[in-house]
Amino acid sequence: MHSQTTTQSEHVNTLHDKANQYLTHSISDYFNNSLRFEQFSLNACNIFLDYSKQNLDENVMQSLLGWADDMQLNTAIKGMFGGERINHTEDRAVLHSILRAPADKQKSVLGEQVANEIAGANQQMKELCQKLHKGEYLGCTGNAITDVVAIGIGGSYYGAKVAQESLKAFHQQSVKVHYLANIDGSAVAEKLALLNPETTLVIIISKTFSTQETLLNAKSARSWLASYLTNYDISDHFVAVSSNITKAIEFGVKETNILPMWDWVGGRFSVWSAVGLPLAIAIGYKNFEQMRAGAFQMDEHFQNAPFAENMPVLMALIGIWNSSFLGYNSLAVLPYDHSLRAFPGYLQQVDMESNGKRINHFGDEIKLTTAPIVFGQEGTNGQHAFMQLMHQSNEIVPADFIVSLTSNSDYHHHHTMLVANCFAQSEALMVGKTLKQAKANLTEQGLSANDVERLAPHKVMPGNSPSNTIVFDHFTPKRLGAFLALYEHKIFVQGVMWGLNSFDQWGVELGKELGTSILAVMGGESNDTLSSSTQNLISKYLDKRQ
Ligand SMILES: O=P(O)(O)OC[C@H]1O[C@](O)(CO)[C@@H](O)[C@@H]1O
Repeated sequence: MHSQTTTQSEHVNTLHDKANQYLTHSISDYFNNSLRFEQFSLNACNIFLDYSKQNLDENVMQSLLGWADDMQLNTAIKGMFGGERINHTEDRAVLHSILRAPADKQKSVLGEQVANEIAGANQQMKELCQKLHKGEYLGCTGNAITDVVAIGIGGSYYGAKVAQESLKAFHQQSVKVHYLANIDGSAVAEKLALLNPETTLVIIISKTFSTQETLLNAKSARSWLASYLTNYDISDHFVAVSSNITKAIEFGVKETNILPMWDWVGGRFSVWSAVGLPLAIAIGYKNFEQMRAGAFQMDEHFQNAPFAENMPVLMALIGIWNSSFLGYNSLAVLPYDHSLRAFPGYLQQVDMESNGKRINHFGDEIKLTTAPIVFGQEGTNGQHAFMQLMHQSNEIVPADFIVSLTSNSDYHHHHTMLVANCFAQSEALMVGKTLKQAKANLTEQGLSANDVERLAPHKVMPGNSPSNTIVFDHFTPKRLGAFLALYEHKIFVQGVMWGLNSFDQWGVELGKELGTSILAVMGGESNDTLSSSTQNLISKYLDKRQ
């Protein structure tokens, strides 16, 4: 399916030529066209995207869309949804989206047997949720489970965590769901101190059941349970979600308490599978299904809308224009919504673990800058931190402003101020402030001519920073599903355009391997392949180890 490399398209050369010219183009000037906002915005699945503050016009869009055709984006989309093994370095299909599709679609793509497995896993999730909510899931001392600790990391954690925070209004009161991802013992101690072992259920989520952090956290949770519940069979306090059933059983999880995962669901896209179990417990299985339905709606839009009106495709092309052509290598993700505060972290994994690569499908170096460095924080906190750099450094940082039009709280006047700040930031980043304006402001404030000259350069803001504004009414499970799928598909399209495999993560794997070797050295093994820096740091640690 990989017929050509990124740079073989003539549109790429055209885009490079255009970039030089657009770099000095004022974004504000696009608004001389009174229809700019109407022409550069769109609605899909109850999500509104305003991209009129991007540094591009119809001309650039046409070249980007032409390049998408050259890269056979349409075929690639069909390939992913049709179950082709597009993750070719691991020889796997990429089918997280099928988990949110109707059963007949699941059957036609995966066959009857796997479709039945999916239905079985859903049923298992549903029953577990209901049992917990009704207070019918009992711990070994006969008390009903009141707290769930989900232990997992990366994709086996972030999706559920971010969605749970976003959907606070839908939380079920009967069971509290907590998460444990970090390997740091302080995180474990903090979490377990809140819980009563008699009424706690531990859900171990690990596709491989071999991730160091998850296994160590799970073992510590098991010791904690065992130390309190001596003389009891604690196996009912464990549920696992994994594709490695053998290892989960070896750990001590009953086979009937294991929910499956499949190799065609990548970790960072796995919230739609049983990995979403803690989320389903937190918001109720019906709401979890609604979230899948929202994602399915976005899947349909993505597969059917013409590219010029296709939200994930447009967001992907805009991002590529910014990073690969204009040379803006970062992306600030700025949710002006407290419930989305974990979203920048989640997106860091989904985006950077997917497209943070430089080798194309043919094993050659990609001649374009690929994934941006994604960072961000909820507004307005970010304004009092890194946004100074966005206004006045010599970096241009494109941004995605994400804002809910309605408030999640009764403090409506807070919400008005929050939204005003969001709109003010995107405007200020685009418009900036010239030296002339800075001087005029200072003169108006009554400063002496000398002080005006001295201070004015410090008040100049170059402006011309591009941004998207993504707007929605407050989150429902359905809308959140569509929103998460929007970013998933954006990232997929970017991978196709750059000609890379978005679905492996060999860089992360190297870290895991070295982590294991260094742990062995700390346990007494010798390893002369390590640098003297690392050897000495290990010695320093061993000298202090308690
Ligand atoms: O579910 P597992 O196998 O524990 O892996 C956890 C995470 O580790 C990674 O492999 C690397 O971060 C992710 O892709 C995955 O989500």
